[in-house]
Amino acid sequence: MHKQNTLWRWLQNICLKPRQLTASAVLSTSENAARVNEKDLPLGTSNKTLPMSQMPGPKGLRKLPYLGTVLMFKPFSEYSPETFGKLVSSMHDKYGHIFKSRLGKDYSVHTDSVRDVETIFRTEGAYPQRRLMLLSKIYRERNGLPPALGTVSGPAWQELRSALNPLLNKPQVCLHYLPAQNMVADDFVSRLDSSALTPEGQSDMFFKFAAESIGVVCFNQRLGLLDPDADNAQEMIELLEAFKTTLHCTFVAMIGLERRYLRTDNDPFYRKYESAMKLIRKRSMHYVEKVMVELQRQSHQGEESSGSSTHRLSPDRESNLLASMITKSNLEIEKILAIIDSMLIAGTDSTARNLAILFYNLAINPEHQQRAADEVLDLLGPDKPVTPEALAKMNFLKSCVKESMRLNFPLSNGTERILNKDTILSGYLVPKGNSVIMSSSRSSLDSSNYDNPCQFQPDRWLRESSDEVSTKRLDRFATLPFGHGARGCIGRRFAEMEIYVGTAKILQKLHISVDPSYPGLDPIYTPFITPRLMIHFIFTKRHPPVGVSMSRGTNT
Ligand code: HEM
Repeated sequence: MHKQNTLWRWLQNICLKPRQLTASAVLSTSENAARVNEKDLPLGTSNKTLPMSQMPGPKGLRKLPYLGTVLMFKPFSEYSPETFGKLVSSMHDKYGHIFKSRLGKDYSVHTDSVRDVETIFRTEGAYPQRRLMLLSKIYRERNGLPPALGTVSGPAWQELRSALNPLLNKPQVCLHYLPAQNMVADDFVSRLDSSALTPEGQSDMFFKFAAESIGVVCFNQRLGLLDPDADNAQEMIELLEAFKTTLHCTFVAMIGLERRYLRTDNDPFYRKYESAMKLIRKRSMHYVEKVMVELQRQSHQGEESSGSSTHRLSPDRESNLLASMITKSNLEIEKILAIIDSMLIAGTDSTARNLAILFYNLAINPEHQQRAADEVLDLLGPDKPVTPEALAKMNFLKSCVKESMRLNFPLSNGTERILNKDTILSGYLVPKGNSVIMSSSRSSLDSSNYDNPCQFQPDRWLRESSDEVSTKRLDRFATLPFGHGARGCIGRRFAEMEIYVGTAKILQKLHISVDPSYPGLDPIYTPFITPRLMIHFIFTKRHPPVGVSMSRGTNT
């Protein structure tokens, strides 16, 4: 009887229409989150501010927790989790700049308003929050491991992040890896310069390039993923498979398609994820131990030669991320391994996918490809490595990278924040604790933000030529492929460097085109942008034009 009453109350609660409220009564009412006190109302609240209960969104059964989410997807609609971005965009078409929909138990607010995005980031506070990666969190708890960046919020997140920020945000740390990145990129070029590769083989090569590149950063040594004859080739194939498994499981869990792992560690899906994570950990431990032994050896040598017991890193070691984490941060080894896990997993698929999409955009825009290649050849000639000085001058190439991520946004929607305070978004009062997903993939293609938004126009990012292609002032909040603020992508500098060096090295040697029968990207998201059909690139030798000299632009 008690159960029936509870169920009845629950149904009434969910099915009854929200009370129609006057604008002023609204201000003390919230839907689905903490109560709002008038004295705590955010700045800008007025009689016109509406409560979240009046925010448009799906109605009827589609409003219900869990069921509402299921009904958004196939077979009840034409959309699948991989085309979530298209679903959200169609809902914006129907409901406007802001709407709410069920994502699991709770509501999610979606906004494509650039001003809302700015408001969210300006008010996110010291501990910005996203939804946590539950699968990874549970794995870590079950194995007694400390949290990773994606599995914690608040002070525990800040402890990890603030140990890493000074190490990763120093330009010299990035540049420390430039020689190694050149070597990785050279191997990438030789592997792609082979007509024998199928589209699957090419896609695999992008993945290996990204994993090797971030591996070099994490362990300060080559892993051998691009070397088919390496002694450890089998080990590396297994490691790569483990990366792919963890990424796939993370995506599947993120969209809620698997839930049994929450209850039992005997679930086959969970076991698959756990054994992949354990393999990555075993390999990471192996590399970390090697660095620790080397540091100890250096430390003994230092003591012997100077007679002092103070351990100091050589200038080279100062920029070595792993050595710095071990010797300079106060992090225990388990926390360092947790950071490495996050970097390896977050930094592989993301870079691989976006690099392939950039190559595609350069292939179908040959005049821009030629201009980028001319810039590279002008700075490096046909053989030289990318130097810090050359990198600083590759403005057109950098614009191509920005433009590619604007035109084909890396994520299906954009960054998410769980609001840390009551916030007014597009005239609605959204209470603290609600999730807001920013529809950056949509604002990136909005003609009120960009002229000719569906065209690949790298010039819009160059100060010198932007006036010719754009009448609009570029708004930094209109496209944020790496998120923003204190919780923005920590690997951004590395990702960009890998993409610049990988692309420069390819353009130096090869011309990129796409098989004429390729139907086009029609992207899906898993969770990063993925072409529906693997791209079939055709790489041919590039013959550098004689005496080309480029006028170089400056990035906006
Ligand atoms: C093109 C490549 C990449 C893209 C588009 C990308 C994008 C993103 C985005 C949108 C976020 C969320 C930001 C926010 O909430 O404001 C993020 C977070 C993160 N990214 Fe990246 N990322 C890329 C490459 C990398 C690389 C190479 C690494 C390796 C270091 C990395 C490590 C991380 C980590 C650890 C986080 C979580 C940060 C935190 O919660 O504090 N990413 N990335």
